Amino acid sequence: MLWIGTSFKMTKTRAEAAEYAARLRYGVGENGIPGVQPFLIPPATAIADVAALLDGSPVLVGAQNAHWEDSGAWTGEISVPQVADAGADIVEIGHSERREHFAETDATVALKVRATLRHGLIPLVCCGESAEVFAGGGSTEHVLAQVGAALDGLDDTSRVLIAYEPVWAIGEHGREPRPEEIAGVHQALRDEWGDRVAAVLYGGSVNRANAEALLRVPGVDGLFIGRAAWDVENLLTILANAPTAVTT
Ligand SMILES: O=C[C@H](O)COP(=O)(O)O
Repeated sequence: MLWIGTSFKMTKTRAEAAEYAARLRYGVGENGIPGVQPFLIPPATAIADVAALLDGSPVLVGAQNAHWEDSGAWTGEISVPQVADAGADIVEIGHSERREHFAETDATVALKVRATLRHGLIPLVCCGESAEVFAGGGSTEHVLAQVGAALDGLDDTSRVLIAYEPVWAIGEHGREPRPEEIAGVHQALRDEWGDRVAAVLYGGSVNRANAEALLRVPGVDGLFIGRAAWDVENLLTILANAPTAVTT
């Protein structure tokens, strides 16, 4: 199964997210795309609207973050039961933007993975090295350490999604990777975790032009897309072309 989806990050109003979700539902169709699991991760304000619009469709809905405690005096936070109540199936954890700007650490990532699994949701665990680590040749070691910290000690990680998102490739300051630049980390993730997790996705400057080549990298089981997918037609094109990309 190829997992392909987007996070809106801090973009889109509720109305914009709803319009997007409705178009995505129509474009994906009620039976979906064979071999592809689409997902959409809106801002927290739009989870309930988007989940209602996609209810019964093949598209899964996620939250961009959730706290590890179920409830309590954690002003500004939202718990896993709360995002589940809003209709989320997936919880994104440890994105590099949260690690950089919101003090997310390997320890908090591990707590959030456990909370997500405890409540029956799907953790989407993000990992990825900085430009400095990449330049120094330490990418694989860094990423395996991050994933190990997030998942080691868990009996069952079969519902977990890993997203390898090199920091140097993400966002408007990132650059598109050449497939061979991400191949080593993906091979290592497949060797170490391939039998124990649901899928390993690639994310960072994915777009309509490079999606198929990135999907063909061994060890890539899907794509986690930011900017390019905020136009729903781009995501629909990438979803539609994905099955052929991996069979040709
Ligand atoms: O969550 C998605 C990733 O951070 C990738 O973002 P991007 O496709 O805009 O580089």
